[in-house]
Order: sequence, then structure tokens, then C-alpha cells
Amino acid sequence: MRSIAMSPPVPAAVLGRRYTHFSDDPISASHLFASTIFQQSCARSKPVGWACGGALRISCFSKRVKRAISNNHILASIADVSLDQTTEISKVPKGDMWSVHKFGGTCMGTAKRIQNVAEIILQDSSERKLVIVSAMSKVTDMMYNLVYKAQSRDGSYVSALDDVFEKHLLTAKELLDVDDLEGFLSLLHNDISNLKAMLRAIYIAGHATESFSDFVVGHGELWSAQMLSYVIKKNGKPCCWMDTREVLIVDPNSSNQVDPNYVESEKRLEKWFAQQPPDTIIATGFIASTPQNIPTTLKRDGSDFSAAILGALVRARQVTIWTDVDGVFSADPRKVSEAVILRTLSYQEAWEMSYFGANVLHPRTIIPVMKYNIPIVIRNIFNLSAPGTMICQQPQKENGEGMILESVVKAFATIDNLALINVEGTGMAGVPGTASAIFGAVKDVGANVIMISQASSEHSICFAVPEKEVKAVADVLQSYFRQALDAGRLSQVEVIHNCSILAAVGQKMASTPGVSATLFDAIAKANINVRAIAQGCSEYNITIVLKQDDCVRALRAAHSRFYLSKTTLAVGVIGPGLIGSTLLDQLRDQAAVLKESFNIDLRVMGISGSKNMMLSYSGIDLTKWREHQKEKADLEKFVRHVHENHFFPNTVLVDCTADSDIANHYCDWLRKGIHVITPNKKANSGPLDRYRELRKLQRKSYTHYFYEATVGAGLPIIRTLQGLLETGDKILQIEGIFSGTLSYIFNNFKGTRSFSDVVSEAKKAGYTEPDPRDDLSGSDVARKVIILARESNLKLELSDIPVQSLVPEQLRACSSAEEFLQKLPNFDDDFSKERNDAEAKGEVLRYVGVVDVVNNKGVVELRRYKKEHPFAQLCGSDNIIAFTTQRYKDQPLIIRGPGAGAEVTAGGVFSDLLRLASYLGAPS
Ligand SMILES: NC(=O)C1=CN([C@@H]2O[C@H](COP(=O)(O)OP(=O)(O)OC[C@H]3O[C@@H](n4cnc5c(N)ncnc54)[C@H](O)[C@@H]3O)[C@@H](O)[C@H]2O)C=CC1
Ligand SMILES: N[C@@H](CC=O)C(=O)O
Ligand code: NA
Repeated sequence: MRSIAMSPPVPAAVLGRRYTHFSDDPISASHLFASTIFQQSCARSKPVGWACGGALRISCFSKRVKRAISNNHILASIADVSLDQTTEISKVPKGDMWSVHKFGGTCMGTAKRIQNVAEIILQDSSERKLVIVSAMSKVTDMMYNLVYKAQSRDGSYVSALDDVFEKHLLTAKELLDVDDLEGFLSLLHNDISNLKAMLRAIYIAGHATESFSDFVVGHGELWSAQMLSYVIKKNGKPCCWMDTREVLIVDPNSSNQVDPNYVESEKRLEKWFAQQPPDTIIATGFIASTPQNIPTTLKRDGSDFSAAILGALVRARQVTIWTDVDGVFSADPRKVSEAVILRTLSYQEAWEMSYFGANVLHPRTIIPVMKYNIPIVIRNIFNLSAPGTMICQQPQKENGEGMILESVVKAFATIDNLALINVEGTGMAGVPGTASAIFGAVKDVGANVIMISQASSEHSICFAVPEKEVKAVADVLQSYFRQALDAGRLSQVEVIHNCSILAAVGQKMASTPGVSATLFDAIAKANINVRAIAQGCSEYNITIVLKQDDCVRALRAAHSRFYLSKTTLAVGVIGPGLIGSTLLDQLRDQAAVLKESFNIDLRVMGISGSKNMMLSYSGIDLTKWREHQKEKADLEKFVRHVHENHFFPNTVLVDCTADSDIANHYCDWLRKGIHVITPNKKANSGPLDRYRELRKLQRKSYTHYFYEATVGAGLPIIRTLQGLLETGDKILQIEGIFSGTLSYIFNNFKGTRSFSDVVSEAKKAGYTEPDPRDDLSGSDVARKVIILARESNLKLELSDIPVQSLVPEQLRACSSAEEFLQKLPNFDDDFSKERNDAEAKGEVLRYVGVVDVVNNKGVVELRRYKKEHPFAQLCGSDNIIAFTTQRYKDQPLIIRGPGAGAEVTAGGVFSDLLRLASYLGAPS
């Protein structure tokens, strides 16, 4: 426990207050729950619900506990974030004239890079500049290695020290003029010989104290700061370097970190400034001293921390942290390719993000500058054109104008390799002390609690810990609660392995309704199950626990929803025949418009024919998909490839075959969360049970199954029928010409033309089924009739529909479509006779299908219609469908238009794809 007292009174409303030190301290949550005050408070008034998300915040809904916290008892023992100990000392110039820069090891990696750093400093026109530098890249590791070798009594530390010397010698030679070089080298020699002596002592003792080690490792910064200051001077700018061990005073704390001692640092800084240094100062990052002048370091990310503390001490205008990335991303760009660089982040958002390992500052770096509202800018030294990310107080709205509209959720982050522990039982409700007992036990095994959730029914508490700590935690809880478990007061201590956390972070989430609804909707639509949820009442972070396997997909689904980055769909096309290949061409032509205007990114990850298939990890180039590398078709592998690409939250398989074997897989695909779109009639016209199972699956999950093109191709037949039913209309009869092929044939079978000639023409035009006998036999129309009948809630099988076949008896056994077409002319006279008979009576032949909903039956047959009848007025491959319903009784609702052909059918499938994208969140 820390012993430093908090200076400022904590505001009374501490519900959901954030403590940045939690994330440093592996047992903070346990400490809090195990603390005497908490136990006492809870003993009298059990918190009925609480949550901690991202480990930075604990919200507690009990007045007594709230009072306990606001009385500072707990805070004082956990964290001191105050800078109020500092007293103003006027001799150190302070304020806007200061610009602070920090350059990390990568920026200082070579002589050329150090030169580059010097140029950036020289270009900064600020009145005063304070520049904090890290050691040259890899040097700190080399220094730690020296200590390690020496204390392991490994004599090679001597040559390793030579390497360190060599590295700096070569860099200095490249950078400095003769005189400066001489000055620097004499210092370097001196330091190296001191280090040699110290390492020798460590070698003999076989042990290095922490201050010995800190003394050794800090030399990298001493040398880089001096070299840079020489380079600045060489460019004609007065400059001096600062050994921050003289100025930066820190107190060690119990979590093996250090806390800045602002009072003492301020005094030392004043003393240092009494020497009247020039306006440009190059200071060593990372290193500091204790009040007793013992060298120490600021531990991990120490140089950033040095910059923040010094920036706060001089009240700088801005602290710029130079690094090798363009700024902070809205999500890990390795996982979300559309992640964007955030222009601004509030201090709170930055430390929430940094907890999740995002490339942001360590929370403790933010604390010193936050006190004085000093912005921190993260910039890329290798890309000066990138403006970087500014971490500052949340920008205020200015009359609603001039504001950059930012997403309410700023960023998303994930943590993998977690396990959830669920402690459950009826004996917990209303029993004060359960929480503190659980977390007391967790504290005893030193595990880090990452998030906590308890619903107000108090029957279970669940919390996440790193997978590697879960066994110890589970064991200790089992043994601690043995009695309660045996007595049945607790039913179980359950461990759920392989979990991840997805966190949504954003200050504007606070009091914005609908954020969590949108987030959870995106996750649900990606068919991902949520295991646990936590959101503290400061509302900056919603933490969701899910299966690790689902995590990247969840991240992408959530990111795309809030950033309106593309709704990305991984598409697999099966059957690149006439319709399939036309669809691929339409996708190719429309891709850019979809991306730009509708934020839809359809990626064809695979195309499979019956013999070969092609697969891609990022999307097949549709301008030349026919040339794409092929492999032997393997449906299982194909589906796995398209679906199990974790970068795409949603998968759709488009079946463009006429194959029932493919249709047999739909149920399985839907169960796996794969959406299915098809013009193939086999599934919906196959066995009734399977059809019902399909519809059931579709209704009970967020997985979609669309099949508009199965009837009337691109005409909106299914959608219209569903619309009538959903709005409460009653269907009485559906009658129509459902076959584009047969419509075309009978519209063109006039005058002296032969039947077989018109059939071949229809096949050539792409209206027919792969085998035209499927059309002429009436089975294709019968399938459409059964699809509409089932859609109208009739429970009919295909065999229940009487069908009049137009395939001459003798040709039914033909082994191929080609043989059939070849032999068909032999029957032309029979067809001509029937046509002429009808014509003689002023009638035409039309092949129709009827769904008689009232009488629960259907029929498919060749009928004769008067020349004035609407069915006689068709041309081309027109379908015409008349819905007679309760609302459309006197005049049926009629839909007419081309109902077959490559373009219109593929268009119908494409329109289903867009409907799916819109269901998944794309703008409609
Ligand atoms: N052509 C049209 O106007 C319309 C067609 N449809 C339906 O669209 C679907 C496709 O029709 P078309 O493109 O005209 O036929 P098509 O014969 O040109 O294309 C079908 C493709 O699927 C492939 N295929 C067959 N079995 C396969 C399997 N197991 N795995 C992978 N690929 C396989 C075939 O090799 C062929 O490339 C059919 O179900 C048809 O009923 C629906 C409405 C209108
Ligand atoms: N072959 C069919 C195509 C559409 O389903 C037809 O002719 O209508
Ligand atoms: Na249709």
C-alpha cells in the first residue's frame, strides 16, 4: 500500500472515478475489495452491483462505500495523482514559451537520425525548447545485458562494453567536428572506465544492487543527450545538455515504480536554472535520482514519463512525443485494415486505450500534463506530413460549428488470453462480504483482475483474469469456499477458458443513448456470443468478454459500425456458370460505387465450380478472376477458407448452381453463422421438412437466407409476397407465367416458326435451366409454384402439384440436354398442331402455374387464353404474376417483366447481397 497522502479533496461524486494506478498494480482490485474500509463498509451495506472495465475504474453502488471512498481512505492507500505538492518558484521560467519534445530510441538510432532530430529541433521556433532523449536504439538493452553478464560472472561483459563504446564512437565520429569529438570522447572514455570498474565490482560480488544497475543502464541517455547537444551547437544554436539525475527526483513506491517528487524536483530545477542555461536544453530521458541522490530510473516507458514531468514542471505549451507511427489508431491496424489515425484523444481516452496495449502513452505519463492541460502530440519522425494524434482535454463544442464530427466511440481495443471465473450460488444474494472474500482470495495468489461484473440479482460474480493465472485463482476459490460449495450455498466456481476482451472507448459515450445498443447490435449481427459485460458509470469504456476465436471478427464488426468504415462481407460464389459469372462481373463493375457511396466492401474470397476452385486471402481481383490460380474443388475447404478468415466479420455463400447437393448444406452453413443467398430453387422446393428447418434457422438467428431470384429472377416476387403477409393481408390465389423460357417460347412460337427452333433460341439467350427439359417438363415452374405456396404457409410437397409436361414421352430418357435438343425437331408437328387449333379459336397457348391458397393446392399446365387476356400480351421472356388477396380482390396485384436471363437474375442475386449488407449495418 502506498503511504503518500492525497492533497486535493476527492469530489463527492466518486462513483465510477478512475484510478490510473490500477493498471500498474496487479492487485489493485483485490486490494480495494480486501481493504479494511471496503470490508467494513460492505459489512454494513453490501454493494448491490458493481463493474470494472479495463481495470481502470471501479464503480460501486453503495452509499456507504461511496462515502468511504470519498473520504479518501482508500484512495490514499492506492494512488496519489496530485501535483498540488508543487509550489510555484518563480526563477524557473514557465509557461507558453516552452515547447517540450521527446525523441525515443528509434529516432536516435543512427548518426543520420540524430542529425534529423537536430533539424526538427532547429525548425521549432518556440522561445524555449526542452528536448528529452532516449538512449540510441538497443543501447539500453545492451547496458542491461552488461549488468546481467557481470553478475552472472560472465567475463564477456568486457567485450560487450567495448561494443557499447564502439557504437558511440562511430556515431560521434560521423556527427561531430574534431574539437567536439575530442570533448565527447574524453567524457565517453571516462564513463567507460568508470563503468568497467563498477562492472568489475559487480562481477566479483556476483550481484548488482538496483541502484548499481540503474547507474549503469542510464549511461545510454547521458551519451545520446550530449551528442545531440553538440550537433545543435554545431548548427549555430546555443544549447546545453541536462543530466536529469540532478533535477528529477522521485520516490520509489510499493508497486516497484517511482512517483515524481515535485517539490524536490522543482527546487533542483530552480538550482539548475540559476546557472542561466540557453534556450535550448537537451535532457536525458529515463534517468532520475532519489531524494538521497542515488541514481534510479523511471522504469518502463521512462523517457515519455520524463518528458511529461519536465513538461509539467515548466508548464510547457505542448509536449511532442516523436515515434515511428503516424499516431494512435482507432483499432489495431494489423487487425482492422480500415483503422484510422485519431486526430485527437482526451486524456481519459488515451489512458483507457493505453491499458489495452494500444500504441499510446503509459497512463502515468498522462497524469503530470493533464494537471495543467498541456497537450501531448504523438508524431511520426519518419512521416512529418502526418499531423499525428493530439492528446488533450476533450475539445469543447463551438456553437456546433467547426467541429470535426467524430465517432462517439473513439477506439476499440482487445486483450487476448483471458479466462473468466464465475462464482455462482443462491447463497450470495444479500450476504455482505462475499465480494471482499472472493477478491481477498484472488489477492492472496497475486492475480490481476482485469474486469468484473455482477448483476444486481447478486447470484453470481464473474471476473476476468489472465489465462496463466486462472488455475491458481480457481484453486484458491475452491478451497476458500469449500464449505459454502459443500453446503450448496454456492453452486459453482466455474472457469471459462479462451476468452478475450473487446473494449469500446470514447468520452462522448457518456450520456449518449444508443451507443451500447449499436455496439451489441454489430456484435449480434456478426453472430458472436457475448459472455460478460462491464461498463462503469463514467461510461468511457464498454468492456465485452467473448470467445477468443470471435474476437477479431467482433472488433471488425464493431469498428465498421462506428466508423462507418466499410461493411465488409466475405463472399464465396459457388457455380460460376451463366448467373454466377454475370454476378461476378456486376460485382466488379459496381465495387467502387458500393465502397464510396454505400460503404460496402464485398470481397470475393473464393469461387468454386464443380471441378476447380480459386481462393484468396484478401479478395479475388474481379477484373481477371477467370485467370486466377485454380485448385481442385473441395467444398469443405472452400467454406472453411471463406468463413474462417478472422478479418471479415460476416460471410455469405452465394449458391449459383442448380445442384441439390449444394442446397443440402444450407442448414449447416446457417448454423455456423454463414449467410446464404441463392437463385437455386432446390432447397426451397425440396423436402418440406428441410425447408421448414431452413426457415426456422433463419428466423431464430441473425443469419440471413435470401432467395429472391428463385422466382421471377430479379422481379420482386418473394419480397412482395412476404410484404403482403407480414402486413396482415391474406393470399387467396397466385397465378402466373413463371417460366421465362416457356414465356419466351410461347410468345415467339407464332406463324410458321417451329417449336424446336424457338427452344434452341431460348437456350442460347440464357433463359433455360442448364437442361431445358427442366423448363419444358414443367418441373421448374412446379418448383416456383411450391416455393410461393410454402411462402404462403401451405405445407405442400413438390409431388402434390400436378404438372403437365411438354417433354415428349420419347425424349424423357435422353442422356443429355444436347441429345434432347437434337431430337426435338421430330416433334415439331405436334406442337404446331396445338398452336394452330388454339389460334383458330382466337386463343393463345400459355404455360401457367397456379397456387390456390384457399383450397390448399397448386397446378402447372398449358392453358389457352383469349388474345385480350393480360397473359396473352407478353413479350420476350416476361413473367407475369397475379396476386389475388383480401386487399387485392377485385383487381389482382400484378408484377410483370423479364423473369429469366443472365443480367436480370444476377441483378436479383446482387440485390439480395446488398439487402444483406444493409441488414448488417450498411446505409440503405
Ligand atoms: N438462367 C436464368 O435465367 C435463371 C437461373 N436461375 C437459377 O440460377 C442457377 C444457375 O443457373 P445458370 O447460371 O443459368 O446455370 P449454369 O449451368 O450456367 O451454371 C451453373 C454452374 O454451376 C456449376 N456447378 C454445378 N454443380 C456444382 C457444384 N456441386 N459445385 C460447384 N459448382 C457446380 C456448373 O458447373 C455451372 O458452372 C440455377 O439454380 C437456376 O435455376 C434462377 C433464375 C433465373
Ligand atoms: N429457367 C428459368 C430461369 C429462372 O428461374 C426460367 O425460364 O424461368
Ligand atoms: Na424474384
